[in-house]
Amino acid sequence: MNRPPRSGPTGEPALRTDVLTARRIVVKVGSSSLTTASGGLDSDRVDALVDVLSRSRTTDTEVVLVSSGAIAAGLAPLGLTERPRDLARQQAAACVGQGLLVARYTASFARHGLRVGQVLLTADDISRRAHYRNAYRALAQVLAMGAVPVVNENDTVATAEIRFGDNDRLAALVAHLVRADLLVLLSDVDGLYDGDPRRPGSRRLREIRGGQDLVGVEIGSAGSSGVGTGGMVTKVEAARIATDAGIPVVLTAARHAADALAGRETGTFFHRTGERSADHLLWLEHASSPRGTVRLTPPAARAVLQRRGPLLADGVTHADGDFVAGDPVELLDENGRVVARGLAGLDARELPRLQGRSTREVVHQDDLVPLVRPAPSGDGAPAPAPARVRVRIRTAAEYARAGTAPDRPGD
Ligand SMILES: Nc1ncnc2c1ncn2[C@@H]1O[C@H](COP(=O)(O)OP(=O)(O)O)[C@@H](O)[C@H]1O
Ligand SMILES: N[C@@H](CCC(=O)OP(=O)(O)O)C(=O)O
Repeated sequence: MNRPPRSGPTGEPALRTDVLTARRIVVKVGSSSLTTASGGLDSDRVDALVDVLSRSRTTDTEVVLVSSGAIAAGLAPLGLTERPRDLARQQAAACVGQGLLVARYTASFARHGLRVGQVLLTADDISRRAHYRNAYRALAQVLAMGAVPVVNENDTVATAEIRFGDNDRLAALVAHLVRADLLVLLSDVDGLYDGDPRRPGSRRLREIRGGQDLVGVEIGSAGSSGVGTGGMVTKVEAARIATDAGIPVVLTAARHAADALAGRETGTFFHRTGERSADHLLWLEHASSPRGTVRLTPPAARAVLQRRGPLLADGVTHADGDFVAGDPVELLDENGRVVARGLAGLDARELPRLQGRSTREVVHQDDLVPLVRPAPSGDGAPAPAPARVRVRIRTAAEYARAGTAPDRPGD
């Protein structure tokens, strides 16, 4: 956006223009930056963060806070000494902890005369177009009325299938949802390192301009806090989602939040790599777990890839799964390769009598996101999209199936 930079401190080199010009910022803070060593919320750290964010508000910058910490905050009150591995007790901890977390933010922002509004989201809620619009409207209105939205995943109702699984990715998707100019990821580590930051010799990477800068970087799982979930893996994935959608990202330690928001050279800066994309399609691609598959005829697969129109039932040869209208589905070519994701316009049980013959719409054109690109030569074979454009982020359920997930809720 072409806005005049906010005034920054003078005489300092290398202020980040993208930060100074940002008027709407999503800030995500991890559990490890909000809790004490013995567990429970650390009021001093919450207040320190809120002081920084409140200063941004007075410089006319809107802030959306995505805050983890519900499960961590609920541990001690429930007599738990460590983060439970089972979903039911994580949900119980989140039930107790989310209230405490928001109460703490409410009191802390009130010191600056600011109100907070709690927003709890599940991936399922917002991968549907209508829900997506509702979420946008609510967040935009909270901001317009001068309050600070405090967003978290709705841990108490999110099952493995419908959860984001980590707040880093949630924050990237929220940044896209609210059309933020900047995403700031605050953690217990002051940036992305080329290897384990605890290992002597590891170097902080100051700037990432695209996937090529990540080659050879050891991106590891959660640190030693015992309350963080995704580690660097989910932060780098979140940065990819945001930068692909045209939103630059600063990743740094919570204690450097003031410097980060003043545009000073701290942490790792991920430059934008793409353009803003059509609204809910990013959600469809990154936030949704498919509920079924639909196999297409070759002409239908080509039409879908070129986004030439809706997918009609006469282009379908087979469907699997128990999806209903509005559910995300994967669209496969005749070889079984996933070529797109879409929101089903009808129920799976309706398809057998329609497929191959009817012109009923199976997926609306606006609800389709191609995952591979059509070959420029026109030989019919889809060419893979450049990695920069299509980074497939695994859902929590996929992580769990692959057995590679760090300790995260829902596993
Ligand atoms: N290449 C890397 N650079 C920086 N940190 C890394 C890297 N690989 C793994 N990590 C770990 O990721 C941790 C941050 O993730 P996490 O514990 O999930 O924090 P949060 O609660 O802020 O989300 C760091 O404490 C660090 O130990
Ligand atoms: N929704 C969960 C947080 C999940 C999460 O991603 O945690 P973190 O890695 O600390 O950002 C909670 O509030 O406890």
